[in-house]
Amino acid sequence: MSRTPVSARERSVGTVAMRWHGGSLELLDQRLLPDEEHWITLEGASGVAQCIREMVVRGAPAIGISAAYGVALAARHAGGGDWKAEIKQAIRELAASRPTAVNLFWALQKMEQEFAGCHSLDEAVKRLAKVAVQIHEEDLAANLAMADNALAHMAAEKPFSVLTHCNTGALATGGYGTALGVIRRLHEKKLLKDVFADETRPWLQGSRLTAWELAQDGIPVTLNADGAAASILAAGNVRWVIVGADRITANGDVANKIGTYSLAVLARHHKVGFMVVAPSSTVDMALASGKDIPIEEREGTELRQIRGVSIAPAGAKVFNPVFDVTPASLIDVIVTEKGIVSTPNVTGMKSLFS
Ligand SMILES: CSC[C@H]1O[C@H](OP(=O)(O)O)[C@H](O)[C@@H]1O
Repeated sequence: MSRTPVSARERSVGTVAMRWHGGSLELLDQRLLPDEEHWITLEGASGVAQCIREMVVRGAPAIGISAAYGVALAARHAGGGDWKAEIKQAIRELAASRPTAVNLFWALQKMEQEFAGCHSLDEAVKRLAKVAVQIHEEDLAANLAMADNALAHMAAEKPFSVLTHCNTGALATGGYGTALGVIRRLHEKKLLKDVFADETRPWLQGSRLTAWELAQDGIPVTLNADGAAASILAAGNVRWVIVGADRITANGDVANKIGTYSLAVLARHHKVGFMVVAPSSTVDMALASGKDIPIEEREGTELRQIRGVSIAPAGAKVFNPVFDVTPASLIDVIVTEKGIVSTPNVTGMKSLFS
């Protein structure tokens, strides 16, 4: 996998996590941010699956979009023998990359449905590339619509402060962002006083990615330790906690980055609004509740080291679930591009997703 430095001009069009070139996909290596901006060029599904697994690209929608491009690359570079078997294998490899974000499986299902209608390799190359681009473009459009829906719901007239967790911006999506898209829109409308960004241990999506994205856009951001969120909410300066999601079940339970559940408990205790912002590709109506969501556990080195520097004994036992489940009862509103679900429950979810 080669690396191409990003040019100043390309960066000027706004933060993006990926660039599609038809025969190749470039991914911004998010493991190296904020210090280095390097792009990795992929020409096959195996490389894309590895980049998802190793979090070169991460974020529920971005994972789904990248996987869709991975399937399109599998067709584009198929050997011409049993091309159908090659594409099916590509889908299997991509599906095995990470378990929690349902966007991955939603995108692969759309690609599989399109593939089923292809009767020649040439047709598959054209149709799969078209659907992958469509998935990308629809995600960006969804983010812009969610920002509108969230601001309409908040109906704010004066600037206020928010707190967010992990990274839910352009780096995690097809562009603009989910929760961070709402924050971008609040800033655009001059309704944003400050953004408290949890550093989000152990992978540091907040300090490395969210603080970087907001600085790129000149949006005020205050980085805080995860453990400081309680005192920040207790001080009464935050009106909303706004987060993303990796999977939302039929009753409104939400899987999101580890630490989200404790934020929801704190928000309810301190009477601060708790908003989840996610496109409908994150909704999994096939699962009745959050207890059914597969929670990814990652390597212990993610807690024992930072960039190869030990911060714990080499043999320390580690428990590293990278998502948790927030019950619907602690969520004030779920914002999607199709509309909002206030005090989410089965009935409310069915009203939008039946
Ligand atoms: C809009 S991104 C959704 C979600 O994805 C992140 O997880 P990860 O960085 O491990 O892929 C985080 O949970 C975000 O809230």
